[in-house]
Amino acid sequence: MTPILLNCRGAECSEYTEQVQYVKNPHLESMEEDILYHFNLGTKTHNLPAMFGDIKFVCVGGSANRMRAFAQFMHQELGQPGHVDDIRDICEETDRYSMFKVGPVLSVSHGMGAPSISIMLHELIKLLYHSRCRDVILFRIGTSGGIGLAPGTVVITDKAVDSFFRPQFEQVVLGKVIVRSTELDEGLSKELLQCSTELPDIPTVIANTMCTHDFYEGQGRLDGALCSFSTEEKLEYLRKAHEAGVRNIEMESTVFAAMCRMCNLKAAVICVTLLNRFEGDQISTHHDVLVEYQQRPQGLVAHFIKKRLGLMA
Ligand SMILES: O=P(O)(O)O[C@H]1O[C@H](CO)[C@@H](O)[C@H]1O
Ligand SMILES: O=c1cc[nH]c(=O)[nH]1
Repeated sequence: MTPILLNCRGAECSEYTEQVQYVKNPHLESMEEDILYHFNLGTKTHNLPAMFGDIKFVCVGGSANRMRAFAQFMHQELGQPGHVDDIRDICEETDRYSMFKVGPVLSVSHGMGAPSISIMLHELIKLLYHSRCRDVILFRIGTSGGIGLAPGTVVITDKAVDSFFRPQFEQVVLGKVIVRSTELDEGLSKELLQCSTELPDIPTVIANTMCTHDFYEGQGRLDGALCSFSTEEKLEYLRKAHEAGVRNIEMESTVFAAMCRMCNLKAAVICVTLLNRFEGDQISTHHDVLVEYQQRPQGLVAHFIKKRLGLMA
């Protein structure tokens, strides 16, 4: 293991200790420079330990605007100095992802689907490694389609499963399929569930989350440009998913869980359901209600972070 700095706050640290390795790539050590291309950051152009060394919580979600709003919310919740409007997008030079830092919290967008979040996570995990961060917890805060749940219910993922209800993520590497476990941290999920009981109006469950590679046919929707199955076949599939303990469907949880697990990062997936898929496919709920639903995972994670930082009365 590479020695890293104790009490990391950038390059000024002087004590060394063994660190849990966040990266698993022997080639990295021999690289003179590492360019995190999609973030427009690099080890030669930026002092990453000084910029990010104090990060303890990373929250990721699909949309750039949601992750900006989350950063602004955390700014208020943590009583940070300065004005919320001054929180700038660290990746503003590129429009691939957005990144906002508020004290020990990093908020990053990942786009939609496994390839998009996977690229972001490679660079994010290297960012944490180059910044010499320690004891970091990652959260995916997102939206999903519910299976047999009232819309607005927050699902903390127990197992992230694929479209065959298997707790695994398959990646093709050099023409071969590599299978990785998607097991998440049980203690962290339980701690989040406990947090939900301390907040009003956040109906929350722990259940399995199905991750698909498509929003339409891949999630059994009848309303895409293509549809190759009947209403009865759709409902049969959703019933099977329900029997397998699945209560929501989204598009990033398996690769998120697999990569965090491989890289020794504690992680949780917290997604609100926007609709009950037994009742329909279209998301027709009023925009204001959807905005309030999306804030529920944010409120839960903010509460968790404040508790961990000892900021609760
Ligand atoms: O709410 P976010 O984080 O964007 O995630 C969900 O929403 C998108 C589909 O609308 C997919 O990326 C799905 O995983
Ligand atoms: O039904 C839904 C809603 C949000 N995100 C999804 O992936 N599916």
